[in-house]
Amino acid sequence: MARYVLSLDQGTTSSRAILFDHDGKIVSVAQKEFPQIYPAPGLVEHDPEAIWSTQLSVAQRAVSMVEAKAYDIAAIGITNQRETAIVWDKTTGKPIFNAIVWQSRLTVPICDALTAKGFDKEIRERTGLVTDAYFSGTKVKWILDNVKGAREKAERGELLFGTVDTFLIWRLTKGRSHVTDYSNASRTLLFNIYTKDWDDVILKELNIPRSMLPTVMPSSSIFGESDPEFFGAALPIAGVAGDQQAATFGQACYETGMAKNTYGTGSFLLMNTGEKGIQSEHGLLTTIAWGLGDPKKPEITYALEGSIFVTGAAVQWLRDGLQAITSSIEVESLALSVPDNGGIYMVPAFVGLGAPHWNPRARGAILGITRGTTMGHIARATLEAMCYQTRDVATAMANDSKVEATTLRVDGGASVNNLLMQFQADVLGIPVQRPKIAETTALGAAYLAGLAVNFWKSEKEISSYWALDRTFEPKISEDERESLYAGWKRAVERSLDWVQES
Ligand SMILES: Nc1ncnc2c1ncn2[C@@H]1O[C@H](COP(=O)(O)OP(=O)(O)O)[C@@H](O)[C@H]1O
Ligand SMILES: O=P(O)(O)OC[C@H](O)CO
Repeated sequence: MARYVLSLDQGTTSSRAILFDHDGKIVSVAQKEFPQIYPAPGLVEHDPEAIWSTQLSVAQRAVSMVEAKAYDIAAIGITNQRETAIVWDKTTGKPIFNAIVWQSRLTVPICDALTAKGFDKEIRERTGLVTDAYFSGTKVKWILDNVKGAREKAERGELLFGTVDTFLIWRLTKGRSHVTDYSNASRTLLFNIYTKDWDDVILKELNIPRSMLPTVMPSSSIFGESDPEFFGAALPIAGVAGDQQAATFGQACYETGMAKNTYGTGSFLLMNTGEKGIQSEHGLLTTIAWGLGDPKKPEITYALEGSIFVTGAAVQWLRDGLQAITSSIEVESLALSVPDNGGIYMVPAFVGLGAPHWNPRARGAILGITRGTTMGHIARATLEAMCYQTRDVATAMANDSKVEATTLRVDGGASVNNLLMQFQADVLGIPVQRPKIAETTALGAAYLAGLAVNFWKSEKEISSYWALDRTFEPKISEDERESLYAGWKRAVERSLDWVQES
């Protein structure tokens, strides 16, 4: 009997692989960072070969660490940084350009042109998304328009597009499966979340041939089998979801109104809105959380999402850019070296601002500096900014959904930071609940895969594995909370539209 599910978590800064046992407990973890490519200010790319090689090597390491054999593994689940676009040659399997990362501002001019002609409304109604360079569609258009010979090849059916899940599955199956799931498709800007199909009106507007696009499948289903070369025998790839949706699944947010926030490179607050895709009037996205059941008639669960582009990445900047710390974990003690923020606000709009502002020309700002300012204050302001940005999207979510959250479930790499979690509770004014397993993204993909192969039976069974590590209760007064937040709002105002050229 198989004992484990292998989850591959391909994130923005690192590739991770985790083996989970039947109780949803971690058996082994392997992780590797890979290089970020910054060709110009505001642009972010990855080498798809680095994505593939790090992901494969950590997967093999996680398996060999506990001497697991292929027959010990019931299925593979895949979860991934979303929106990042890869285009490759169908015959050679070689990408024709770097992966254009979700954070990249490369296609701001394309988005401006779409908005100028009023096409943003079509996009909103069909995809639930805003016309922002964040999403894959304009990145694919840019590649076809700018890489020599790409458009002709695409029109001859010789090129394939995929988000990172699709690329990994294509490589794992040695080109036998060109597929994605509903949650990833819903982030491309090319997918109609209501008809549940690629949208011909948008494809025509962006001039993207349908033949490049993967087949869309339920998030918990058999996407293909990994080639025996990789793990000693073929393994079913049985669960796929974008990382934020996978985390929502891993946090067992199965009821309408349940929400989670993940603190990684960016932060993403998602609320399950059930069978209804609620159109946001406050700068959030309507997206697909997951599609389950019969591939011909999938049951779609929708979500409202607040996408914050930079949270943990600002801590990385303290580490790599300012060299104020040598590892991310040190940010907490540095921030604790001062009693409060000393009047400092840091707006980490390094690649513009996402929800709810959608201001691609905003740039980072540190305000309130005096002669008394220390690196401790800047560290504190960096952590606080994660929490204020979360409050911005939580407020928008309450306004859209008419549901006032009573608690917030949290996860992600930075959620280990107790100071951060306490301030989050303080600034939201509600308790923050951190589960025992912070790796809920990988866990969610494992659950989706395990459900497809009957390793787990039901969402109810999975919910029973959710266990609380710690609750952070709000400790500051309403007056203090509102006065701190008012300062944040003034700081954000000053960062907007900083870049004047496109
Ligand atoms: N103790 C910490 N306090 C604050 N931020 C942290 C801490 N540990 C890690 N981080 C940040 O969390 C991010 C890594 O989280 P992770 O969930 O692995 O992200 P991703 O999936 O986006 O690669 C990094 O940006 C890192 O700077
Ligand atoms: O890689 P992460 O965890 O920062 O997640 C990135 C998101 O999927 C972008 O939408």
